[in-house]
Amino acid sequence: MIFEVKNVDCGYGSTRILRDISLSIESGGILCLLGPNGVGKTTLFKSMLGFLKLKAGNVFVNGENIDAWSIKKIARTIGYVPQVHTPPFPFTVLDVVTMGRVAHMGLFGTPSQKDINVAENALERLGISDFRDRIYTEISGGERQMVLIARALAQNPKILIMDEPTANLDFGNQIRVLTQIKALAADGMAIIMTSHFPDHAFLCSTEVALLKRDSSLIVGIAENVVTEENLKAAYGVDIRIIRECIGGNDWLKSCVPVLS
Ligand SMILES: Nc1ncnc2c1ncn2[C@@H]1O[C@H](COP(=O)(O)OP(=O)(O)OP(=O)(O)O)[C@@H](O)[C@H]1O
Repeated sequence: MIFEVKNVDCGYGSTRILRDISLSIESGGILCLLGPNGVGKTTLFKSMLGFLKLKAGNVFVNGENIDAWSIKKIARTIGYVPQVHTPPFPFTVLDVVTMGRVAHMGLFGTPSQKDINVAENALERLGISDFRDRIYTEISGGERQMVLIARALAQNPKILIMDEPTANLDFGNQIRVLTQIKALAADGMAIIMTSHFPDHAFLCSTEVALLKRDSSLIVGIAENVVTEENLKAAYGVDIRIIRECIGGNDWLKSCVPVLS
């Protein structure tokens, strides 16, 4: 499975937010999209998923242009974890996660026992089965984030697009989610995620795309993209990359801001 974004322009109305964006990810890969607030990461995601009409370029899955695909076919193939939202109705957590099965349901759109089992397994996998019967609108932002990730797992897509999956999460849950993301990729999923923490690129990405304000994109492995120079150019602040040898040729790397 290969997911490719080729020469895409996207934006709203007559405003182009991003121009000539190209990137790709294969099964087992994790592409971490970094960039400052308002640069266009969510806009790119919505455009890749067909929620926003592309202004130029194309999106391909295994060489097939998804422009002609039905919404159901897109949803069976590509999962999306949006930034946390509050739905208008007080569904239970299990209901919200079961909604991830919609693209797999039959003509009448009623969840089967299998759909419910898949949803329960997704909650279990993330260690949040205790929330099963809680009302989604009455749990915390971080808990909702975990539920949205469970919903995407229940959807069982081949490609998973995650918009700031660790936003709102405490330190432990951030690590749990990053560990899950690595496990999903190891199972063969292709994952694209955004993060406001360049360290996450060191922790779990196979590739990084750093988006700058001028729409230019630096793509490559974390080692080459997450550098002090590139972070300064993208975020306008001084950052040191600290390296710690953890044995043999294995290094831990971390970004530390230099406050003036
Ligand atoms: N519905 C909309 N209509 C018009 N402009 C929009 C709309 N949504 C977002 N924008 C603008 O598009 C630009 C990119 O926004 P976007 O949400 O894609 O950025 P982002 O990189 O995801 O930001 P953040 O890191 O803060 O989530 C911003 O200038 C934003 O104000």
